[in-house]
Amino acid sequence: MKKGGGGGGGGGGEKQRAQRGVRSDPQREDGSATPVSIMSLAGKVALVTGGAQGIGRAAVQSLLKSSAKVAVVDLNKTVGEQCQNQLDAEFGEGRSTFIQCDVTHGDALRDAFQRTVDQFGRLDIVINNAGINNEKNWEKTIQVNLTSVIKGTYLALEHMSKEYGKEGGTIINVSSMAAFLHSPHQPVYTATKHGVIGFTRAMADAAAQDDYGVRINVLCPAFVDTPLLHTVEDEDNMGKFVKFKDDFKQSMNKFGVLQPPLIAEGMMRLILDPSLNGAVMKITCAKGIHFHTYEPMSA
Ligand SMILES: NC(=O)C1=CN([C@@H]2O[C@H](COP(=O)(O)OP(=O)(O)OC[C@H]3O[C@@H](n4cnc5c(N)ncnc54)[C@H](O)[C@@H]3O)[C@@H](O)[C@H]2O)C=CC1
Ligand SMILES: CC/C=C\C[C@H](O)/C=C/C=C\C=C\C=C\C(=O)[C@@H](O)C/C=C\CCC(=O)O
Repeated sequence: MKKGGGGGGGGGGEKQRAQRGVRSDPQREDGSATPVSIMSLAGKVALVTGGAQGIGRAAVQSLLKSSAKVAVVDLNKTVGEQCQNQLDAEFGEGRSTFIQCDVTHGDALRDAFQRTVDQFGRLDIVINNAGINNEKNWEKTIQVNLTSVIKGTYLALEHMSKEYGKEGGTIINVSSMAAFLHSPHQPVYTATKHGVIGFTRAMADAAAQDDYGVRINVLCPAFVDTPLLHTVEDEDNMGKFVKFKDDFKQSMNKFGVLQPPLIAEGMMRLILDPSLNGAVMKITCAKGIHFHTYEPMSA
């Protein structure tokens, strides 16, 4: 399996940014800009769903390295507690907290947000990352990958938006390159990832027009080397679509497999670049971190 994952890529020209609903990059008088990789999140608090492993875990690591405090919200108690122990050892106790929560349980998710604010005093960054790949229990896939992203976005706004008297913040919703390159083996997963893009772009427009003070962006990784990726082999996950697993594996070999830290780098760029709202970030082996541009709406 080809590994890859170049970095690089940026926001394109002014016209492209306009198409993406993105304001021009803020720059100093001399045209320089602070590299996002060294900007600090000291004093900021983040909440990451599905943060105990995979892409979410990499995002948690990057957030803590940037001096943020982080709530790791995850269904998996065992992995979550292991994650907490590792984070305490690396970053010191009190910098992060594991909250076991099934994001499909609305009251539990609301409680996880409140516990985060109660413990750390504020909320500035929310990454709706938790996701599954199950074409057998496809209703569950919709609940986790789309419904809970919508719920997580609305809960984030309750704690960050000026419409609720809060101080602002930023939200990242996690989609997938499956929304740009569909294939027969995961039709409902693909539908949820399309939905995350549409919902996020619409919410970003609402946030801008109604001055929420919150930037909302979507991230579309290609194949990433995590446990989720290997579920395509399982009939328990794929049902009758498991017959297409070889097509999927051919795509993986053709397009390459990314590593979670590069996805976390893309997330940090979305968090730290104040010009980005409504952006659709794509991360692939071929082009690294880059943005999707949409043709202007025509009558
Ligand atoms: N791995 C890949 O190739 C790609 C993944 N993505 C997306 O990235 C996100 C993260 O995926 P991975 O890190 O690869 O998966 P993963 O399976 O490694 O990690 C997902 C985490 O979410 C948690 N989770 C699952 N259901 C949950 C629920 N109901 N409530 C709370 N937590 C729950 C799991 O316990 C796990 O810790 C997902 O939205 C996925 O669709 C997007 C593109 C590519
Ligand atoms: C069980 C699997 C779970 C997650 C895997 C992931 O969510 C699905 C990814 C599906 C497709 C990935 C496509 C990757 C495409 C590329 O790497 C591009 O470089 C080339 C392909 C098309 C470009 C189209 C575009 O950029 O609009």
